[in-house]
Amino acid sequence: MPQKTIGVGVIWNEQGQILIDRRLQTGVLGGLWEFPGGKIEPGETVEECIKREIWEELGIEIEVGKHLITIEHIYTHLHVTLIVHHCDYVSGTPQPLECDEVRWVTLAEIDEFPFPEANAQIIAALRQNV
Ligand SMILES: Nc1nc2c([nH]c(=O)n2[C@H]2C[C@H](O)[C@@H](COP(=O)(O)OP(=O)(O)OP(=O)(O)O)O2)c(=O)[nH]1
Ligand SMILES: [Mg+2]
Repeated sequence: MPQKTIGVGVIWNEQGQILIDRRLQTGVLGGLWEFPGGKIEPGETVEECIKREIWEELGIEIEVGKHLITIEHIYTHLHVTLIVHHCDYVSGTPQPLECDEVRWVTLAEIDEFPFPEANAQIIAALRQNV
């Protein structure tokens, strides 16, 4: 089974909201919501990966902060390692450059959005730490 290591950002704004994006309908886990991020490239730190992915996917500047949690999850087709960091929004308007939709949501609202299975642990960690 293939394995992917993914840098993931939980991006906070000054109103205490978190940025989530909706994956394209086509492909794996299509139409589900996620925290922005992507595959760590060779020679890159996780912080560099998260900053780059968020610029590429959403066109915004962020500052990567402290580590929240690392999750190992096995889907039917894939083993993923999600390395999740808190991030602070800095500038720019989030644009759905590589996804269907982007939204700022509160932690109280987040259960209304369907996420991949692995994200339950991220959301639980957020609830414990905030
Ligand atoms: N970015 C992100 N990925 C997540 C989350 N939850 C979760 O299970 N994943 C999984 C889905 C994907 O298999 C993988 C993210 O990889 P990716 O965005 O680089 O790749 P992808 O599947 O969209 O496709 P590709 O770029 O390899 O073609 O991690 C999440 O909250 N954010
Ligand atoms: Mg991605």
